[in-house]
Amino acid sequence: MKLKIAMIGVGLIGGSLALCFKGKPGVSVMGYAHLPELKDKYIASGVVDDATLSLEEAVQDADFIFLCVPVGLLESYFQKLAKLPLKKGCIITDVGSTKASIAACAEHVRMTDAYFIGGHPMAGSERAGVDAASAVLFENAYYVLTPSVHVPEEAYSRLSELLAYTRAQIVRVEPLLHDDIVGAISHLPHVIAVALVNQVREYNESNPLYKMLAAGGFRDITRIASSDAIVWRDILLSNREVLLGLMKDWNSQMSAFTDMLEQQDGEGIEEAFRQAREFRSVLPERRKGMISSLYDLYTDVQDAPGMIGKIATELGANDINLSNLEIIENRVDVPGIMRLSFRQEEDMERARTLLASLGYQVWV
Ligand SMILES: NC(=O)C1=CN([C@@H]2O[C@H](COP(=O)(O)OP(=O)(O)OC[C@H]3O[C@@H](n4cnc5c(N)ncnc54)[C@H](O)[C@@H]3O)[C@@H](O)[C@H]2O)C=CC1
Ligand SMILES: O=C(O)C(=O)Cc1ccc(O)cc1
Repeated sequence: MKLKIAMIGVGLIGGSLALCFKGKPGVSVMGYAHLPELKDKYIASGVVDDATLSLEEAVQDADFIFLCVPVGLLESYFQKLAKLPLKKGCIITDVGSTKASIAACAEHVRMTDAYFIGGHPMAGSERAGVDAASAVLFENAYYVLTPSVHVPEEAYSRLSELLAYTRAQIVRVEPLLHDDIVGAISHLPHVIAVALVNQVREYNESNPLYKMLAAGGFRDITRIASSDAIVWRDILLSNREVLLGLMKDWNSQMSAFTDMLEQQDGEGIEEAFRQAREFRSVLPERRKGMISSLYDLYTDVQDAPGMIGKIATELGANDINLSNLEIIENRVDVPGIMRLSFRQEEDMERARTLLASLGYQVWV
């Protein structure tokens, strides 16, 4: 008997999970698409074994159902599943970035044949859609599970065993605590990044030098401001109470800096930087996950259109996993710079050696 996994929503996260499961012994992955063009796309992109426009068909006889849609849609899908015939013992899980609201919903909607275990793979990127899916997205990341007391250990173990295919590390956390912590380390930083980019965007309207000079550090700390608008609207609204508290604390942090500047308190500024550096230095090093960075490699490009294909082909032919590729034309003295981003340091190093051996000038 095949193990059937239904993916409801096959975007960055659903597609990446599907890639982790597809092709494993005895496993079949079925994608549910809410639009006809997406059904064809899911099949064509090869992340699922099959896809359907019928939710009922998608979940029929499924052993696992993964809800991988924006957080604002979770509750309605949960309600729909409660009305459909499900396989006895079926496990429903989600990947939403907030956990308290879906846990509360699962408490109210009791299912007879299925168990719900909330989940949150704490890895991702600013990209969206099935084209951004990757089989290695969750490697070494944490994967939070939030089972309620009603979930038998046997069901929790079954889900944990399946998730071993992601090579993520499972951690069990209470939903409310999850939302407090992830609010501070992920949701608030996204708000700050977006606000900062928009602040500079407004300055840029009166002087385009802002945009021209905004390379390096500004780009790095605002990468997450490019995240999907719908996904993030839902996350912020779902974690609204927590975020309102966090923003108060953020405003206090900003006020403290304002005071130090007004009073020309150099010692205070030094101390703030020292404390931040000390805490940052004990953060897990280069672990993939929230606000993880990419490994970037740069090369000069003389003839961008031809070069892009050539470089990407060379990397592909050598099995080097490229995560992103971009032409940055912010230098006046050269035609352009190509930024190649990798999720794995090893891929970046291999690309560096390969491109250098092919005569490209490369630097990190
Ligand atoms: N983006 C990230 O880095 C991470 C996101 N998450 C969570 O994962 C979930 C999915 O996010 P992503 O994969 O990033 O977004 P995405 O935009 O890449 O994927 C969302 C998927 O849901 C589908 N969808 C949209 N409306 C739908 C509807 N009405 N019915 C059925 N499917 C619908 C889309 O077609 C797409 O396939 C969200 O709940 C998010 O909070 C969790 C960890 C990381
Ligand atoms: O791109 C990044 O660094 C992220 O922070 C990705 C991310 C987004 C949402 C999540 O719930 C978890 C991870």
